[in-house]
Amino acid sequence: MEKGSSFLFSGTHFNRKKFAGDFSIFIEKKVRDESLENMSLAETGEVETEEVMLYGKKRKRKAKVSETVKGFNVFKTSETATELEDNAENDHSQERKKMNRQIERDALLRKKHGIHISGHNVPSPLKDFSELSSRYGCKSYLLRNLAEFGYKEPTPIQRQAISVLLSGRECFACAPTGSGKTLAFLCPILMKLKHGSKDGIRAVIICPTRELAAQTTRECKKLAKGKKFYIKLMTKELARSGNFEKMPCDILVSTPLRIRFSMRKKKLDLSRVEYLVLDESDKLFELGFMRQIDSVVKACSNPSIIRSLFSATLPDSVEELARTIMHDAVRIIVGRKNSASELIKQKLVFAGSEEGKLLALRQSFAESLNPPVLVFVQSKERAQELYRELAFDNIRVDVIHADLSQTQRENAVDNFRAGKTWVLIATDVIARGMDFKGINCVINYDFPESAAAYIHRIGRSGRAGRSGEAITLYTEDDVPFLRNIANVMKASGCVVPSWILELPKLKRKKHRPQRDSISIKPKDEQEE
Ligand SMILES: Nc1ncnc2c1ncn2[C@@H]1O[C@H](COP(=O)(O)OP(=O)(O)OP(=O)(O)O)[C@@H](O)[C@H]1O
Repeated sequence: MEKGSSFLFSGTHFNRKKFAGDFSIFIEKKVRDESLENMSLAETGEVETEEVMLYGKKRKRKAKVSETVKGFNVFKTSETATELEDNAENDHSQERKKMNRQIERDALLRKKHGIHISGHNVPSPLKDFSELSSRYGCKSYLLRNLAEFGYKEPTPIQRQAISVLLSGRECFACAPTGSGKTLAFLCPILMKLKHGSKDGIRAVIICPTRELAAQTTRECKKLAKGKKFYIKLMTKELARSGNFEKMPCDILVSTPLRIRFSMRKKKLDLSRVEYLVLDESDKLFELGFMRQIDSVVKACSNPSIIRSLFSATLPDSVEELARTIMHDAVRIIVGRKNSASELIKQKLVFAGSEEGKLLALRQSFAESLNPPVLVFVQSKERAQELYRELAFDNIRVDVIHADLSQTQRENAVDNFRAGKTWVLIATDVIARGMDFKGINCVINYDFPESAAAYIHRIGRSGRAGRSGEAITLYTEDDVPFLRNIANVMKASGCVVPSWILELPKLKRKKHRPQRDSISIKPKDEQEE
């Protein structure tokens, strides 16, 4: 394993001796459900061969028995019946032993990678990428592409979610930021879907922002290289005037708003959709998106559809809601639910006032600026204000928020990706899902509105096994909300002052205060 990839492939070494008690309970519980065992076993090529052999043996024995019965008397027949019973029992216990061994192997693999599952008949996690072909008949182009990306082994979420989806099961999955959830849902779609078809849209992926939808489309195309899949990003143009009846489209990636707009124009038939993915699902289940998501879910009326939900944060309320639309879904949690990546060094910095924050930021950039750096603020207005302040500081700075044109937004992302921009000032519009390679530091200039927002913002660094840093500035106004963030920090192994953890618990979770505008000019001058 490569050094530095500890987070992606993190897990604890399972001490069987120490946990022998717990482990035996687990095994007993699983053994009760024989259908589960069969399911798990059928998933692995290795055991499949064993089963075939078993059945082969059975058939052989049956043949012998019937030959014997033909030529001998009643006594012989009764002897053979006993033999038959014994053999059947033998076979059964052999089978059970093998099944138990497989369950044991699955449990160990899950434990090693911090995978927690609920649901019945959960398929075995992948041992490695080669199992994609040995167990599921994956085409060589896909394995070649994975190798080209340099992916040596599946990440924990990929190990479990891919096998679940390939077994035709629905799932809701929660795994840390930057842990490869995108591949976990793209891979099964590409493996199962008929490519280059004229049958209409058969997979829909919904992302909360245009930037994330564009990124996912690009990843999907890269992964599909070598096979003629029609993969479309729902652009404004396409939503307005695209005729999906005439245009071939296997996989459609869209934001909720654009897909809803296109559906309203009655040009979008989703009745053949076989896969529906809600990425950043907790965001999609928030009030602003709820109606669009509801209509998409309803329009995907194919009874054999496989729906999946992915996010790094999955509140209980979303899980409950998800259960109402899914059937027989598997729940997959990697590591601790709703936690930040352990590879990010997190710091809280008291800046006193709004003015203090600007001074602190300038000072920190003057002392050491290690690009790329992402700076989050709470509104479009504040993003523009901070941009104006830093634009003349001899730093290559840019800004991105929802009020910019599509081209401006795209340029901001592209320039940041290309290293032309050192510091990108952003609202939460790019806090979710965006995969910028190697962000060294995330600065929460404005305190995040919730623990979930914090986890996603800082998760833009410390991705794919790399380390990162996150600094959160706070003022007197933010102090009552510190505890929420401090709990996340503590859970991911950061040291937090005890006085913060002892702050009273707040009922109100969202924090978006009115703040003085960003400027070092005195207040009376600002108002002129
Ligand atoms: N098996 C793998 N081995 C190594 N790198 C991988 C593997 N799978 C994905 N990656 C890389 O990990 C990075 C993060 O992946 P991805 O964007 O899918 O994370 P995510 O879990 O969706 O994060 P977020 O919660 O922020 O959306 C990407 O750069 C991707 O190329």
